[in-house]
Amino acid sequence: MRAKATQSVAELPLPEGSLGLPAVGETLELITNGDTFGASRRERHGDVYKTNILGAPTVMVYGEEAVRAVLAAEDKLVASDWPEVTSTLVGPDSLNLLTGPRHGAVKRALSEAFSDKALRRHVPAIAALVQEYVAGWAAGAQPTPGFESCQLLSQAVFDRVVLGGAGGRDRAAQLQGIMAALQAGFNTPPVQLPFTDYGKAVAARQEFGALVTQAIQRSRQQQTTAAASASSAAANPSAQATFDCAMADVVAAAASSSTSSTSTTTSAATAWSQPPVPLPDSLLVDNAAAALFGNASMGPSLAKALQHLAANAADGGNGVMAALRKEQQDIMTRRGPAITAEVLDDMTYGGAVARELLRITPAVPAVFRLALVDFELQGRRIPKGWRVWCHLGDSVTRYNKDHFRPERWLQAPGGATGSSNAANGAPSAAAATAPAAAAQAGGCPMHGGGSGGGSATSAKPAEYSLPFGSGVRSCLGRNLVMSELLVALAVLARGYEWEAVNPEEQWGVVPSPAPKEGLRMRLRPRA
Ligand code: HEM
Repeated sequence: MRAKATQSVAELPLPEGSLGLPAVGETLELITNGDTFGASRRERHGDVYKTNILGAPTVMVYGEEAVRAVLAAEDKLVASDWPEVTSTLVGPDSLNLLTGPRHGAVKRALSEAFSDKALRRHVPAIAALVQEYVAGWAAGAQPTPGFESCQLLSQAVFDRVVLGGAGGRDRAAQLQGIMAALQAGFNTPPVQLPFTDYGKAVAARQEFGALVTQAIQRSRQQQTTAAASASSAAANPSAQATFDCAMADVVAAAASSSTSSTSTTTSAATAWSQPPVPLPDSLLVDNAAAALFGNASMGPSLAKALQHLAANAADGGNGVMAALRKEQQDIMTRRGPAITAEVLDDMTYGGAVARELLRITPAVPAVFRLALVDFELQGRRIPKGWRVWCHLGDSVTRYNKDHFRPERWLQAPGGATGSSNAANGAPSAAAATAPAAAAQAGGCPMHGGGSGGGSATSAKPAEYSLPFGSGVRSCLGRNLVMSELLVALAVLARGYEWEAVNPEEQWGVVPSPAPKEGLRMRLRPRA
């Protein structure tokens, strides 16, 4: 099935569903029943239905095939749909707002710094931070606020890997504060005064811009120093890279793209930026802000690890924690105690756990598009100007009623890891190599038949999970996400045990997925 615009589209019926009351539509129901709003309507109307929320007629889309079809039609039938304030609070040159060939060229230029290959060298630094933070949680007063702690940890890793900072607690708290102010700025009238939420968000964006500018300047200084000492570097290896982060890679690519028409350099950066696209500092700052927004999903994903591993730790449970520990023990026997990229490669079971963490209670339940023209989807007309919400997994209709079962990824043909633990998302090597059974079941390598399990040949409908989206706008940070999750799993499984204060704690969905009581945990080192 493909989403298509045809001459006969005008004759097609609109999707089923209700536009609700005049003006407010069904917004109040979304706010009051956010956890079940989508599930009840999908049950009644199927995978494509209409509603009217947040001031606009909207089509809700579920199912891997339909979601992929819509997202594959980016810039043709649909366009990314962001509020106007995005330009100020993220940036006019952020990937979120760029479209068409320019979006593609900028994304290509930035992608290398976030590739699996580039991130591998940061794994020991990520591991050091995760070890330091988790040890701090265990040593501190109990219970520890799990959700907040995971958010801070994710900011520390962002600081270290993306901006080249030390990932200290003050910096993590600063980034978390900036992020909270920015998010608040999206949910408020854009009145820019010092005491309004919007005014504070604009100030937070400026504060973040200053941090990124410092990182850019350090990257340049480093390049200059490295160039000056190039001749002595071989004799003195300590003169080589000290400021090592994604931003430094991007700054190198920017320098290379601005000189590539005249330069004969054969640096790796030149290869990344073909065709060359200008990467001015303002664009780098805007996209660091886009990355900071993306990173806001990382804390919740780490928090899910704390919650689901605690729930599955007890003897007689489904053995997730025991299997993780056994895998870590085997890896340590072979490779020793250090956590490196090779260790992450070896985490077949850990990879399945990471995928399951991304599947269950997705941190990004849906992505938003605007219909550019009238088009057809599953025999229905999607009118021009309507919003289109593409849901990123069946699990979005099962919040708090799902089952954590990493084994579903091991049962999937091709195993849990696909290509080096890269989670399924955009059309990817893992998805492309999934066998025919997977393709028939929806193309998703996770098709164990829903929450209860089943097998590749199960007659139950396939379940889909696209945590990183699909198509040209799929997540830039997916490799960082997978590395961070795997490192966290390794650190936790090797050295800690913990339990939730409220093992039944639920997650809320609106305005964004978060545990309702902050996920308090009692955590201690393993004997
Ligand atoms: C668990 C964590 C994360 C999840 C679930 C997630 C999910 C997503 C999804 C679903 C999209 C697609 C948005 C769309 O189609 O409109 C996306 C885009 C994006 N993500 Fe992530 N993300 C995560 C972490 C990160 C991190 C850590 C970074 C940065 C280092 C990042 C940077 C981005 C950027 C820049 C985009 C925009 C890409 C574009 O428009 O081309 N994300 N992410």
